[in-house]
Amino acid sequence: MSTAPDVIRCAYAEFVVSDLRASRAFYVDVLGLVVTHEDADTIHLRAFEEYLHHSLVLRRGPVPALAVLGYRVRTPADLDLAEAYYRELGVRVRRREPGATLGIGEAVRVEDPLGFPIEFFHEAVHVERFTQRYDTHGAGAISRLDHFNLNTPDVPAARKYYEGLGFRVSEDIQDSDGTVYAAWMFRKPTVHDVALTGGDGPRLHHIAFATHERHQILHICDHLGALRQSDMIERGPGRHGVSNAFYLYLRDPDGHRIEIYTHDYYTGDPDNPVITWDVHDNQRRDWWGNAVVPSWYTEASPVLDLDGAPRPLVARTDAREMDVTIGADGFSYTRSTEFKLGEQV
Ligand SMILES: O=S(=O)(O)c1ccc(O)c(O)c1
Ligand SMILES: [Fe+2]
Repeated sequence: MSTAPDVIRCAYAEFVVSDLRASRAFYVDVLGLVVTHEDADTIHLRAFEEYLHHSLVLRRGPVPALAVLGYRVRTPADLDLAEAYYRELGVRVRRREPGATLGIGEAVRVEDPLGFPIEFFHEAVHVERFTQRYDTHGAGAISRLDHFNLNTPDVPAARKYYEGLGFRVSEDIQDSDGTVYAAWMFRKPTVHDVALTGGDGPRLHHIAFATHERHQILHICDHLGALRQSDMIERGPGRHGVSNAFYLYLRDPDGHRIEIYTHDYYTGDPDNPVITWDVHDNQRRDWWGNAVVPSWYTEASPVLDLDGAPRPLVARTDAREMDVTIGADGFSYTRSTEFKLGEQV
C-alpha cells in the first residue's frame, strides 16, 4: 500500500436537513453552537474552542442524511498521499478546489471502503475562537467536536481499514467467541475520533460534541424540558463504561443523533493499554447499569455517495448486540458470576 495521509483528528460533519429553521433552533438556540456563516441553504457552525471555519454544516435538502465527514490532515502534501492511497484502494476519489467546501481549502473527497463519504483537508479559514468569550457561553457551553460513530457490518474489517490510516484502538466490546461488537479508535490523544458500531451500514450512528463539565450536559436536559422538547432526549444522561465520559444522546429535528460528552481520558502514550469489555457486562455502555434504549441500537442516519445519492445498506451477519443483550440490562451481569435476566423487547 502507498503511504496513508497523516490524519490529525476528526474535524467536521455535513448533515442534510429538511427544515433549516427547525435545525437552527436546535443547534444554535438550544446547543448554543456559534454561527460562522449562514445563507438560504446552509448554516456553518462551530463550538466555542474551535477556530477553524466550522465543525458542522447543515444543508437544506429533501432526504435527511450524512453528506460528508471531514478529517484534518497534517500538511497540504497529505492531500496527494490521500489521493494516491484511495485510488490504490480502488474507490471513487474527487479532488476539490479551495472553497468547494466553504471555509475549507483544497480537499480530497472519497467514498471510503466502508461506504462513507470522507473529506481530507488541511487549509481552512481561521475565525474567532470563543474559548474565553464567557459573555456568549450559555450554561450548556459546548467546547468542541469530539468524534464520529459509524454503523458498519464488519467491525474487524473496519478496524483494519482504520489501522491502515494509523488509528489505534483504545477500547472494544467482544464476547467469549471473539465476536467484536464495537471498537473505539483514535488519532488525537483521546478515546476516539471514530467509533465502529456493529450494525447494518454504512450509516452514521452519531457525532459527538464535548463539554468540560457534567452540569453543562444537565443544563441542556433542563433547557429541553423547559421547551417541552424532552422528546429530543433519546438516551441518558449517564456515565459511559467505555470511555468513562458523562453522556447525553439527543435526536435533532431530522433524527440525526448528537451526543454531548464530557471529556474522556488521555490515550497519547505508545503503550496506552486497550480495554476490552465483555458484551454481557451491563456496565459497559452505562457504568450505572442503566439499559440502552432499543432505538439507540436500531436507528441511524443514511449516508450519501459522492453524487448525493443515499448508499444502499450491507446487513451485519455477525451476532447483533441487541440480540445478545438489550443495552445494559438483558442477559447481562453486574458481577461476572451472577447473570440476571433483563427485560427483552
Ligand atoms: O455506550 S458506550 O459506553 O459503549 C459509549 C462510549 C463512548 C461513546 O462515545 C459512545 O457513543 C458510547
Ligand atoms: Fe459517542
